[in-house]
Amino acid sequence: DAGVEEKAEAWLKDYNTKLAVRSGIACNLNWNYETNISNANAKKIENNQVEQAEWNRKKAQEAREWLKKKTSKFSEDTLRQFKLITMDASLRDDADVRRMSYLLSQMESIYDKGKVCRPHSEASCLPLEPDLVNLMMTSRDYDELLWAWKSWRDVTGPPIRDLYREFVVFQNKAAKENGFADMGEFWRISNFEDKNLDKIVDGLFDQVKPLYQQLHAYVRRKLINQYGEKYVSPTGPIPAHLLGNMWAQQWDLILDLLQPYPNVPSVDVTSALKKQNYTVQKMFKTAEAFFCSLGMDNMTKEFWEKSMVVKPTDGREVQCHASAEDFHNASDYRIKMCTEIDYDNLYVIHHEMGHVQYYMQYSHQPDIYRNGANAGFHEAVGDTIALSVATPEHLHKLKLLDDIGDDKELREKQDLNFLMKMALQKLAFLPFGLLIDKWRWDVFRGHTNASNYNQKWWDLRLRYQGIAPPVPRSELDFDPGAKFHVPANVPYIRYFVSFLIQFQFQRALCDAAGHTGPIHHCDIYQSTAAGEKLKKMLSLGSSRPWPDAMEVLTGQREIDPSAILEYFKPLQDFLVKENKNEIIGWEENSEDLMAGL
Ligand SMILES: CC(=O)N[C@@H](CC(=O)O)C(=O)NC[C@H](CC1(C(=O)N[C@@H](Cc2ccc(O)cc2)C(=O)O)CCCC1)C(=O)O
Ligand SMILES: [Zn+2]
Repeated sequence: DAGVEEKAEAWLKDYNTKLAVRSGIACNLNWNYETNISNANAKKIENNQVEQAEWNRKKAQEAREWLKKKTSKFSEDTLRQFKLITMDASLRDDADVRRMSYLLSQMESIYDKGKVCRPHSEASCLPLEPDLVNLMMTSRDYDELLWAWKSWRDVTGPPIRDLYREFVVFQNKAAKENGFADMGEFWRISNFEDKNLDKIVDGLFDQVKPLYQQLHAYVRRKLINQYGEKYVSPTGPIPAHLLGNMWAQQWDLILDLLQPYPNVPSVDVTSALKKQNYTVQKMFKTAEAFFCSLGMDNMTKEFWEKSMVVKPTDGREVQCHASAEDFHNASDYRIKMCTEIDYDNLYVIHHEMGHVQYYMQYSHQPDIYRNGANAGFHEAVGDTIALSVATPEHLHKLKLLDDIGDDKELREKQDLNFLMKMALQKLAFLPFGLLIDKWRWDVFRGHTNASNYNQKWWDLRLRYQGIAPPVPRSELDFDPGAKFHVPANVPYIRYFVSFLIQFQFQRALCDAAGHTGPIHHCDIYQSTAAGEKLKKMLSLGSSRPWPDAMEVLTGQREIDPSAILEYFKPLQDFLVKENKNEIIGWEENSEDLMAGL
């Protein structure tokens, strides 16, 4: 009948207006909890979630009704908005909403407040950030590293394990009440519009696996040099606590043990930051200046007023795990992080500010479209910019690195040191970025359950990462609980996707910036041409299926690992030569993996 399209558009306009207000309310309550962890603040979230769940379900049902009508009259855009609104997995019963909310806040609180105390001295109890993070990065003492690694898992594993088991029941109930097979399927559909994403990511990893195994063999050899064959087998997996990171997810923080040419002056930004008295504010302003040089936006007044960028000293318990928040009102954007003055934090600031740039670029969209084209896109924005910032060329522009001179021999060596640093951050991460949700998808499917949570976790850690626990593990432990995203219930495959597409994005932006030569030397700083191309893609939000957004930026319609492989080609040649006498790969079926190394 006449006007059905107009009525649909009016309904959507009203929906989006209300969704923006409701998103802002939810974000404020989350912010208040994360910056002042208390039961009272958790309760406020719980109460709001009860009301929000009911509204979500009602709107999803109305959207399904609209889609049953003669949709031939509806525009593509109207149909897409209704489709996205039906992607909801809210629980039906208030008591279930409350219980699931309680379980989540309890798990987060245990993780965020987690501290480990040195034996016989309750005084020095170390929180994860910055103390345990710094210990894992700086200690070269096998036993001290083991103490920190095991203690953190003792503090976060057993206490979270049973909460998580019950939490999963509610997660799957929520998915099934809304017609999804399980929560894993809902995550794949709502974050990537593709329930078969698990097949796609396996194929993508297969393309980068040979290069990862070369890096693994090289690192294993260097760790044998450092710790001896007593601790590190030349044919087996690497002990999980020796890689400079509490989860062995990135290995760049032990670069001093790993770089190809150690006595060539390397890219040590942290000491330069400290020598030049960088403040937290100056680190944020430096990141903002890069985005502005591309023609992107300044941070807003409210950003500077309301962000939490240092760990409070007034006794409040806060969630130090960095995050960016969009308050859905086109002016209030915030970053929360317990910033330290070092290179890794400078990188994180760019990552978080990348989220804020995306929020700002799509702020004109109807609220249902204020998301990344897919969840991996949102994670790739800041990282892509950081690929330019990390180059020796750019660090030299920032006066954070001395001039690298024009001695050809020296430049080659420094180039390999730089590529090794990037590989330890980006290549090393890929199997880890893949395995967290492979484990969780199987938990949601019921293939992994409370009787084998840890066995399945370490099977995946061995199979994909080639690392193993240094001490015996059992099902009384719950090692997935030691990684933020599991107790916080934040999906993770987005980072695996991001670590591939950010090189695709960088290749396209470098092309737009007129860069010639290898892309690992490309710095798009001050290229408004690159900025325009990036903004064009970002401004779409999730208004188009992600292949359309990928095409706008790169001309391609799929995730293409050739970009990361091209970036690291010089390093791959180096690694193959270095590894000529090494066994590539590791024993898969090490007898009883849980017995520890
Ligand atoms: C309201 C809300 O939830 N906002 C989202 C953003 C949004 O969705 O709008 C958000 O702020 N999420 C927090 C999360 C924080 C970090 C993270 O968790 N990183 C992963 C993976 C990784 C590891 C190394 C690396 O170089 C890059 C990524 C990890 O640390 O394992 C910690 C430091 C970096 C990013 C983030 O920013 O993604
Ligand atoms: Zn992120």
